[in-house]
Amino acid sequence: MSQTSVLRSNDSRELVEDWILNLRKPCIIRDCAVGECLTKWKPDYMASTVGHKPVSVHESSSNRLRFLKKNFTYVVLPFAEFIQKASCFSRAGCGDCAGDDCDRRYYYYRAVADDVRNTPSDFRRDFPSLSPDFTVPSFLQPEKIFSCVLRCSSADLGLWLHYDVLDNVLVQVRGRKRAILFNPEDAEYLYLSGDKSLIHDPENVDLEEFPLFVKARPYVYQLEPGDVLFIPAFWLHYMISEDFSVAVNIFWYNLPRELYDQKDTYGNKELQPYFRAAQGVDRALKQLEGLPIDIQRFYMRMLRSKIDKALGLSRDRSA
Ligand SMILES: O=C(O)CCC(=O)C(=O)O
Ligand SMILES: [Fe+2]
Repeated sequence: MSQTSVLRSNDSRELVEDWILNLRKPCIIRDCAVGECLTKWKPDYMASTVGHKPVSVHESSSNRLRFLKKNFTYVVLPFAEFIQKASCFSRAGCGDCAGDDCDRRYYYYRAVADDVRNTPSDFRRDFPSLSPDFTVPSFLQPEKIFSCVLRCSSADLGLWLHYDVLDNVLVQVRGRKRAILFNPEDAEYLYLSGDKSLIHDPENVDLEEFPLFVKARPYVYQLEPGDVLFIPAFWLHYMISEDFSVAVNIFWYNLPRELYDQKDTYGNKELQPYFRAAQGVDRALKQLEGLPIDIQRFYMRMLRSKIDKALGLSRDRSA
């Protein structure tokens, strides 16, 4: 298990910026001023402040959510009812529930804008009654922010292993969370299908099905309320809410804006240069189609060695 790194908000701004801009490794930043949300955002307060605004949430009988082989459904609930359901059998929950109303289901909410097809999420706009309680960490540049996403989860719920293409800080507001991260250099051991992994739960992996996983090096971060986790773009992450959990994550552009997919409102569509490169690969393979299969495969290996060379992984056996 790799070591974790902790910075303090009273460390110099230069140190935090150096970490994010140059070192580009995950870290926890403690003691950031993030506002009164840390004391105010208890389930009852959130439910009564937001009220019955309808929200679309993930509901599952499993406590390890899977996206690729879906084991959840989307249900629309009034926000107050969702908070009651998500918190009522948690260790840090509302305490109002005698247990009889619990339907023993797990809930996860990732806020999206009303116009989700065109607009990234910003809870400061969509939940105006909660907005004054939250302060964006001071080391972030407001003009680079892409989205500011409210996330709430039942206790003991794992969210699928995936990556996003933007830099991210996750502000853990309520409850404890375990974050398991992997360096993108380990992607070849993580059985990706697009931005998500086929591995259901990186803490319980079937090594017969996923033998390369043994080579992947997890970085484990134990988050407490108030902790801010920097997740660099493309680092894979699996998140387990240990208690009823509320977080806000802030995605921002760390590269020039024109490199991103302009229609992406989630922060997980591949960068434009990759999109064009992948089309080029498809075209290249099509060019070979007129040849006998053994010669096609010969040339495919030649093409692969070009990429290996660019990666610094020479297959040159002449030595
Ligand atoms: O902590 C969570 O609920 C999920 C966080 C996440 O995937 C993100 O911030 O990108
Ligand atoms: Fe994410």
